[in-house]
Amino acid sequence: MRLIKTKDLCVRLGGDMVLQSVNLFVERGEIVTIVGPNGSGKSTLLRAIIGALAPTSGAVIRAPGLRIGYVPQKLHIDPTLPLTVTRFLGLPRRHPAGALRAALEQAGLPDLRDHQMADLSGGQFQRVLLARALMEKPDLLILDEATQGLDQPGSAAFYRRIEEVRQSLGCAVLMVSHELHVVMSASDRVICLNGHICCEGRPEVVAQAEEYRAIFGRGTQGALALYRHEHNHYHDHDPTHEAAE
Ligand SMILES: Nc1ncnc2c1ncn2[C@@H]1O[C@H](COP(=O)(O)OP(=O)(O)OP(=O)(O)O)[C@@H](O)[C@H]1O
Repeated sequence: MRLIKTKDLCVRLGGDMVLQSVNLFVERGEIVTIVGPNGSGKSTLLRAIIGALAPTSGAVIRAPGLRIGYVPQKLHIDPTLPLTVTRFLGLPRRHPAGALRAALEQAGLPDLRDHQMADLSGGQFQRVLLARALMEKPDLLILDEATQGLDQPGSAAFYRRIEEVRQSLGCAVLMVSHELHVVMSASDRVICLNGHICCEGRPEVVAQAEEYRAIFGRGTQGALALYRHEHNHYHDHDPTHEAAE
């Protein structure tokens, strides 16, 4: 069953067409990863999907009653602001203590309810954001580069937790990540975005994905080229086009 679908989604920001005719869908229980260079519209796409941004044209179609949990790329909380984990998790509405404990546990944290948000480590902070996204028992969990700033073991542990959450809640996951070496093995599908969808496919091991490297560069020693790449169009800016096709 499709939880969410975008239909010819276009978003213009500040005079630029940031997203052009994006058509994607997420099915119940699957993990879909969006990859793309900086500024390719990944966060914009997620913001349009959660309804924080209105499409310029096209549509986002959600299954009736769909519950979405969203973990943002960054959240700045002024360190001088006294804000406990309990109060943070109670925004915008309060939950019973048992539900808070359960969400923290699901996010892989001990009971940090009385801690100040400002005192948490980077990894703990991200997991509190995850706990908050899990509070409403989402059908679809959306993560926007949720491991930014975490070290490699921290981010690998975070993605393992996401996989566990997916299995225990049965939710689908739509995420943006640059850490393909970590996430590719856990993704059912990968969508490559560069203003439009360049290509998508399963994360099968393809050591020589020339098309992908033409967009993302060759500095990844193959770690980023882990999925089947199906180009059906030409990139004007793609100097290696002939070699890639
Ligand atoms: N509010 C805005 N007004 C004008 N332009 C914007 C606005 N928000 C984003 N943009 C522009 O839209 C483009 C896409 O931004 P977006 O944050 O979606 O990219 P991204 O793929 O998530 O990038 P990154 O990987 O760096 O996080 C960028 O060129 C950005 O400057």
